[in-house]
Amino acid sequence: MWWLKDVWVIDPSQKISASRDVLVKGGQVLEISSSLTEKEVLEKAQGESLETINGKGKFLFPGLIDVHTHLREPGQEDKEDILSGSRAAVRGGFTTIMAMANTQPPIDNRALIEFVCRQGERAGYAHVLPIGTVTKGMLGSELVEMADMKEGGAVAFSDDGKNIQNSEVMRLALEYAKLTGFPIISHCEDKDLAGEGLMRRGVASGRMGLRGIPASAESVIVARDLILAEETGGKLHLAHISTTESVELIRKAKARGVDVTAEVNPHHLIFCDEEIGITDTALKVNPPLGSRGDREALIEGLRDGTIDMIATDHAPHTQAEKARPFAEAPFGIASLETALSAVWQYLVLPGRLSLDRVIEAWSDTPAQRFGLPGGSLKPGTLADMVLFDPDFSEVIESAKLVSKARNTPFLEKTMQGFPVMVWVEGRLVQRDRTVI
Ligand SMILES: NC(=O)N[C@@H](CC(=O)O)C(=O)O
Ligand SMILES: [Zn+2]
Ligand SMILES: [Zn+2]
Repeated sequence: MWWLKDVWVIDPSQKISASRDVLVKGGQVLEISSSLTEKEVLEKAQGESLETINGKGKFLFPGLIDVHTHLREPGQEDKEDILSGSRAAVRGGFTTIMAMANTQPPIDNRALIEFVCRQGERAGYAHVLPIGTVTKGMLGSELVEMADMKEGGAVAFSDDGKNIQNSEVMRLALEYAKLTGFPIISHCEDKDLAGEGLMRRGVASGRMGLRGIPASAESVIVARDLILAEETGGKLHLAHISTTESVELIRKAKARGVDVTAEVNPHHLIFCDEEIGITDTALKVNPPLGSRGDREALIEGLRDGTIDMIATDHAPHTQAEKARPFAEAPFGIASLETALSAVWQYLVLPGRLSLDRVIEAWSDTPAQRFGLPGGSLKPGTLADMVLFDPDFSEVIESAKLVSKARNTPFLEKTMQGFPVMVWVEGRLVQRDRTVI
């Protein structure tokens, strides 16, 4: 049994943000009280061994749920695999991750869905929940067997990495999504508008002489998908929103009652295109980093609920790939191990976002939207939880990262605010930054 004393509990699912004592027994949250005496706790332990943690100055919240993680297995295990990715997840404070389907081969049938589930269970760290592709082979034309894949354990469908260019295919996918009850996760990027662009089109891309991707490449597809979701009544989730226009379109669609949710990635809330240097391939990401104005619009959107969730879009790549010239390096940032700390340091500490809002957007809301367990510390629920120390600082060193990837803009930087204990179903899986 665990007794977390005098810890600041943030649990948006129960509207708790207060100093509390928390008891965990048999893998479950037993009780959250204003304070407990040793006698009371020992009685409740009924002879079970007890570990007491002084939580003063620390936060306890539900294990974070990341709805957008690339784990690269099967097929590209040199970048990441399900074991290394799920270890990176718990090191970063995530107890549930939704695995994207753009593996090799893509997760487009029930057998592959079951494979990802099995590998996740075998790894035994974060819960790994597979996303299936929308179209067979991610080729954008023929829909997968969604109902069958749902039976196998799929929790959502997405061709992420690629846009579904054919609007009729997208419309049909949303129509079918109504039957499964699961959202279609859309990677909004008009292929022709994006062209061979490398970063956001604007003053910065002009100065660097790099081919730009216009903001409209994202926003026109956001507009299309919102119209199709409204027409079909299907559930839509928009991945990695990065432009001011997209935020505005979502705000208006929500006001009309469209069944849409949206996510934003930490890097789009923290960085902007002006910060990219020609050798900074770690900041080469899709969608590309936007302008300062976009960054402000995204923060405002997350604050007012237009954007519902934060998600990492953890996109691991090898060092050799990212060592290529900017034009040839792959898009993506590996972020499971640094995302929470980055949000704490760059957004919560300066007062741009409250920690309560961050936790809601990264636990309760994803659980609700995708119908997942977790995201709550209600008594009786499995104890997936994070103890966060706002004062713990650490240099992001290659040797300490448990992900196979090193493509993070925070490498060699000192960061502050980290999860120092993480439990999955009441089992301690990370302590003092070391995965157990
Ligand atoms: N975000 C990225 O830059 N890359 C992702 C694909 C994606 O999320 O669209 C990847 O799979 O590497
Ligand atoms: Zn994407
Ligand atoms: Zn992605």
